[in-house]
Amino acid sequence: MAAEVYYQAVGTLQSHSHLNNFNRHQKHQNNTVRLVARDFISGNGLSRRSTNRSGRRNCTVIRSLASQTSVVDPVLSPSRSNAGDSNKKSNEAALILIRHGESLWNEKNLFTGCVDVPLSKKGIDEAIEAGKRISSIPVDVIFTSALIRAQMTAMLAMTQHRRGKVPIVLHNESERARSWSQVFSEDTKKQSIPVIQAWQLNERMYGELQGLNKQETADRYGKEQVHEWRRSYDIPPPNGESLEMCAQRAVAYFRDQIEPQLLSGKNVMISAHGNSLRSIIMYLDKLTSQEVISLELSTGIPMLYIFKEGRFIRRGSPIGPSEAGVYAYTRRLALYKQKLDDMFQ
Ligand SMILES: O=C(O)[C@@H](CO)OP(=O)(O)O
Repeated sequence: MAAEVYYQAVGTLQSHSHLNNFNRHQKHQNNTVRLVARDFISGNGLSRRSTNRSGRRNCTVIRSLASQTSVVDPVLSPSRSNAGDSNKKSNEAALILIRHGESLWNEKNLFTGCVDVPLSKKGIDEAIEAGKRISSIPVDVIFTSALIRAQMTAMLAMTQHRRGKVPIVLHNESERARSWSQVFSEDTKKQSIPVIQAWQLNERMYGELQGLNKQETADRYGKEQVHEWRRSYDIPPPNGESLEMCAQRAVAYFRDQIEPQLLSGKNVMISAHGNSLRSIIMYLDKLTSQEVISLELSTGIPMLYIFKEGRFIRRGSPIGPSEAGVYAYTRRLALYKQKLDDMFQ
């Protein structure tokens, strides 16, 4: 029954179609590209502050109880709809977003962007802890970025899942990779969760800031300038991506590849990065480009949405597998958990 920090999304998503920027980004991606994140706000992993014209920040975070059941109506039970394991059409699915655990460069306070750095010891613990928090929520398909810190986070989190399915990375990069990684047992497939890796979910490319210390960069170029590079919506860091550019590829991927999975009733987990997830949350919660500026995500904190009839409903961050409130969100989640409880009693 823990209280969830939950913010009110206002405004509508603006349309962003800067094709030139997108093409420029793709070029970066082909040449290299990988990325990272830093610790932000603790607790439920997400906060938002609004900034008024004079630049003063107003805290607009509101609180609501996780246990306040059902904005979402009850749906078909898992046994009837086969929820959590299903290919069947459904009008509801769970979506878990998770920013990777702390990386070795988060620990050193370095700009990381698309540099491919692994998790720190603390990040490994965070990923395991995150896994415990979502261990009774159904996951049918996992999307990660192409970067190791997001992949480690997803895999470590899934070691804690009570259902015990095995996450298996799909290799579609070549015909041979696809054919050599085939599974020839239907039963084994049913006990697996496909893991799809996509560069589009990578962290924003931080350009010439990658590898620089954040504090030293602020000392050198000024706090204001560095804040503008890090948090403005449409101003890129030198030779890097702005949040807007990152949003163009991350949101396009979400709409083209992930939404159809949710529409077909699949429960999805996305393990990605501070800025690629900020872009996706901007889309889900219809934040304006002004509102997203002050959206911050913590490392290793899972956030749950319910997708229902084409709408995304934010349900906060599950505290743990035994938290009653989370499973009261929808009847389907409650039944899924009940099934696990029965299986493992
Ligand atoms: O260094 C990075 O890649 C990101 C995330 O850690 O940093 P920032 O908080 O500046 O977006």
